[in-house]
Amino acid sequence: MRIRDIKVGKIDLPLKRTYKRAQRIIETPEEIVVKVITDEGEIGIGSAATTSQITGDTEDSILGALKLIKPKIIGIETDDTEGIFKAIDKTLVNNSAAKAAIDMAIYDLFGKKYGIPLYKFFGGYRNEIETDITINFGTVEEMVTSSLDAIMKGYTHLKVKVGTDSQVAIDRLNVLKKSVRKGVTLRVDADQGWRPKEAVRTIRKMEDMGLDIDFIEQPVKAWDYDGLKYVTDHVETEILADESVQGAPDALKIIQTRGADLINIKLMKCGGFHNAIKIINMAEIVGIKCMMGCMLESKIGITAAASLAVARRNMIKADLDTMLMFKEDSIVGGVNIDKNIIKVSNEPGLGIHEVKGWNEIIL
Ligand SMILES: C[C@H](N)C(=O)N[C@H](CCC(=O)O)C(=O)O
Ligand SMILES: [Mg+2]
Repeated sequence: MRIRDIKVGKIDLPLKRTYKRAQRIIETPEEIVVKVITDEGEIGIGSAATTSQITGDTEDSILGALKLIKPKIIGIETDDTEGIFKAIDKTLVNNSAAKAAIDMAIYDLFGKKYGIPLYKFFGGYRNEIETDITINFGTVEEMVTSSLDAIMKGYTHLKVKVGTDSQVAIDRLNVLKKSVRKGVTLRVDADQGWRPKEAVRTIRKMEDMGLDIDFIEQPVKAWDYDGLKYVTDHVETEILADESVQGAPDALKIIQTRGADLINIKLMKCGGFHNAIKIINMAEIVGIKCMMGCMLESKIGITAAASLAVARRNMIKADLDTMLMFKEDSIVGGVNIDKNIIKVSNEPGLGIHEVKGWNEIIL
C-alpha cells in the first residue's frame, strides 16, 4: 500500500467560552485536517493545530509545510514509516504541527491496514485515562464559577492558568482551594510567567499555605533550562516542563540534567507519535514521568494523544480536555469521553469515521 495523494482541509472549532492564558486570548481555534490517501483507497486522518505562540505554527505555515512535504512522500510504501519520516525531516526543520498531522495519518493507515487500534500497537497498557480540566485565567468570580462547574461535571483535577503576576496567582489559588471540596486537586500552569527566584519564592509560599499543588507547569521562560532546573531543585512541589520541551532533543536536555520532574508531551510540539515515543522511552529510563497534553485541538488530536497516553505506563497524567470547550463536535468516531474519563475505541487505527465541516484547500 503506497501513498497516492494528500488532501488538506480546514475546520473551525468555535469555543463555548473565550480561552484566556498569559500569551493569548482566543475565540475560534482553527485546525488543518490532513487525509493521506493510498493507492488502495484507504484514508489516514491527522490534524494540525495552529498555535503560533507555542510552536510557531500558523495556518499559512502549516499549509506551506504540507505543500513541501506532499511530493516528497507520495509513492512511499505506508509500512516504511522510517522512510516517510526521514523524507519529511530532510525536507524541512521545525513545523511540528504539520509533521504531527502527517505522522498521525500514517499511523492511522498502519492501524487500519493491520486491523489494530493504535493504543494496542503502542503498548496497550490500559484503554482509558483520566483528564484534568483547564481553568482559564480571569477574575476570582469567573475562576471560582468555572471550577465549581467543572467539579459538578465530574472533574477532580483542575489545571489552573494563573497569569503572570505571582502574587495574583497565590491569591487566586488560595480562594480556589477554599472554594473546592476535599479530594479536588489543583494543578498550576504558570505559562512561563515567572523569573526563577520569583518562582521559587512563589511556590514555597504555596507550599507553606498548604495549597497542596499537584505540579507547577512551566514556571519560567521556555528557553531558560538553567532557570527551570534551579526551580526544580529548590522546591518540594513537582515541576512539569511544557514549552521547554518541544521535541526529543529538548527532552534529552531535561532528562540528562534532571531539569524538571515531569514532561508534558504534546504531539503538536514534537511532530507526532514517532518523536513522542522517543521522549517517553528516554524519560522512562531515568524515572521521569510524563503527562500527555494538547493544544486547542479537535477530537482527532485528542484521540491520537489519548491512544499513546493510555498505551504507556510512563504516561501518568493527562491534560486532554478540549472536547468540553467546543460548541459542537465535528468529528465522528474516535475517543469516548465520559466526564473526566477518556476511553479509546477498539477500532483499527484512530477509529475516526468522519470530519464534518471539512473545507478542502488545494495545496
Ligand atoms: C488545552 C490544554 N488543556 C492546555 O492548557 N494547553 C495549553 C496550550 C494550549 C494553548 O494555549 O493553545 C498548555 O498546556 O499550556
Ligand atoms: Mg502549559
